[in-house]
Amino acid sequence: MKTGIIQQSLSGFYDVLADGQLYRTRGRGNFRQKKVKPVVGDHVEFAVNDDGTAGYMLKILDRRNLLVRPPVANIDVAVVVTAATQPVFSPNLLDRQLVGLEEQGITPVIYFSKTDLLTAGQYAQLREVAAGYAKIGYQVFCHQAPFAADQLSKLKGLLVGKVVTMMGQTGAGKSTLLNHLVPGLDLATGEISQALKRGRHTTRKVSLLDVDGALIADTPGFSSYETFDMTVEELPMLFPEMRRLAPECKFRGCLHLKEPACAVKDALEHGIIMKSRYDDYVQFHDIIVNQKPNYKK
Ligand SMILES: Nc1nc2c(ncn2[C@@H]2O[C@H](COP(=O)(O)OP(=O)(O)OP(=O)(O)O)[C@@H](O)[C@H]2O)c(=O)[nH]1
Ligand SMILES: [Zn+2]
Repeated sequence: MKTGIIQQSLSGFYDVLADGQLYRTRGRGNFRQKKVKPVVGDHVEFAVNDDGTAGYMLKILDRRNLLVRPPVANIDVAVVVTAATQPVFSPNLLDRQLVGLEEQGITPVIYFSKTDLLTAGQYAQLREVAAGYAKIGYQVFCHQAPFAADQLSKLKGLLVGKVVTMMGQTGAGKSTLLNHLVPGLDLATGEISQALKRGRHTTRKVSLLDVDGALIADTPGFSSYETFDMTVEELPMLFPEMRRLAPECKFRGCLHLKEPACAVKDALEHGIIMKSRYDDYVQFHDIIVNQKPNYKK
């Protein structure tokens, strides 16, 4: 028996990466968790025949996280491709994505695209925002030439040994970034990509591409920005800058709203944490409260 990661699935077979080698395992037969559908990124146990070839998949190990679109499990890093313009940059949308990823235990990397379309003044402003996110602890890519070789190699360096997915709004530049990372991949971008989507009836199967030691999903992902399924107590834990300050608040379980002697509000007043982040926190808090009318605070 061996353990490995599913790299792609093909009608009943699963290609599993184990000890640097690919094994084509069978999904049916002895597979015991019939109700669980194996997905790319799953850590699985599989049988090995006497001649060294792969046999049946035996077991899916517990998942750390699971994305639905595209279906990938155990993601380490999501590159949040964020257009600096076209569509107009929304810190609120970025914060929604970051909170969603924090909740799933996925490390976000913020990658600004379309910075080449900004005026010098707009770019300077965006750099300030980027610095704010970097101060929180996020890796941020904000360069006037978004796909410059040094940016791409720095990104690749961060992703070595990780299971990675690209995320972001429609038109953000996910496919463009993937094409830059994986020359020869040739994903359709822009209008072509839209046209393909309209004409597409079956979902393409996702697979993990080995990009210089990183396993990157070849289908960009989407996450829902509307639903917040965490509790109001969990929410401030998903803002790293608040999570760090919380122990200094007077009250344990401080929600940093109206409580006295709150270290987060103090940091806000002193410009130590970003106002846009705090405002988004309050907005998300209100959304959660309104989603759960019976929820007792
Ligand atoms: N000038 C400029 N154009 C870009 C950049 N990134 C993407 N684009 C263009 O923006 C359009 C959308 O890019 P895509 O890569 O298709 O965006 P996507 O996020 O994959 O979009 P969907 O497939 O709709 O989700 C294309 O026409 C790209 O050529 C960039 O950094 N600068
Ligand atoms: Zn507080």
